[in-house]
Amino acid sequence: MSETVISLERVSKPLGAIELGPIDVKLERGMVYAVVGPNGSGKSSLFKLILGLLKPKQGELRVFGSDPAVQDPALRERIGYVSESSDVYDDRLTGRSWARFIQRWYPQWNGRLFAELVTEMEIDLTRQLRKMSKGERRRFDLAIGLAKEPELLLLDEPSSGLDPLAWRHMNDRLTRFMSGGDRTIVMATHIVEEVRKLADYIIFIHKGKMLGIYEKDELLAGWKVLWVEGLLEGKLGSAVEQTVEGKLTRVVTPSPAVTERELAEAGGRLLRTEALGLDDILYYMIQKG
Ligand SMILES: Nc1ncnc2c1ncn2[C@@H]1O[C@H](COP(=O)(O)OP(=O)(O)OP(=O)(O)O)[C@@H](O)[C@H]1O
Repeated sequence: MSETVISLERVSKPLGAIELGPIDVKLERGMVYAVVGPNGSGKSSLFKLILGLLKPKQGELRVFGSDPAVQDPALRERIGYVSESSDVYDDRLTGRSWARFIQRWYPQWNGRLFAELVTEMEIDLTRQLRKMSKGERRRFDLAIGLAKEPELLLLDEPSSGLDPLAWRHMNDRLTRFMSGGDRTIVMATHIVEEVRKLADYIIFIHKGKMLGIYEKDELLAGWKVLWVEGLLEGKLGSAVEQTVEGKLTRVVTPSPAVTERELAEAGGRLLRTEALGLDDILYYMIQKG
């Protein structure tokens, strides 16, 4: 039976020019959720709410059934967070000193896994954190996040600063992290490949508003571009965009089966169908409101 790990009921929080929410959503154990949205749409702020670093103005937020704003250590040790910008209070510490310090707060710390990650991702633990390159620091933060073996892992732009090799290691490790079926990842990302490889669900957010939560395969299979011969008279009802490109008409649709029926009724000839990328899907969703 599915178990809710994070629940937001009518949660809202003013953020300067925009208001985050009201958001209603329940996230289940064993799933990977990708939070996708343009810059400034409120992804990091959503993480801060889940971590209890920000308090909702309204609504009820629960993580493992508790209010994260209470900052209960028993709740904190169940959650790992890899932020977008590294925020260790003393970055003159070496990687090794920081790892020694942090592991005291996480009873399920996996030293063997940490050592493997350090070797695999070529992290120099003798280096001060502030002297690590951006990529090395990112790899270090990810290694720390994974070695905590949290039940819930929050990743803010996990691939930012990673080269392709480190990115592959990270993806493999995150897949392994999820293999037991009892952990949950929520990650903010712009990277389509990352979503394709890892996510089960996609949460779209724009200007603080949640546009929806979608099962990944259904979403990616749903949105299509249909290339049609010649011009069409009038717009097909289910199309979100219909443009003429040379001798063809390009039709974007979230419901290809319906659009194909409409096209047949209009006497149009379908030449080919293409999948739509995540960025494009987000763009059209924002257009549709
Ligand atoms: N504590 C705060 N007080 C006021 N405004 C805030 C606060 N934190 C964030 N904001 C504003 O809220 C908006 C959302 O910011 P947030 O960092 O959550 O977005 P994001 O989706 O993570 O963006 P990015 O993709 O650029 O990282 C931005 O306009 C930001 O300036």
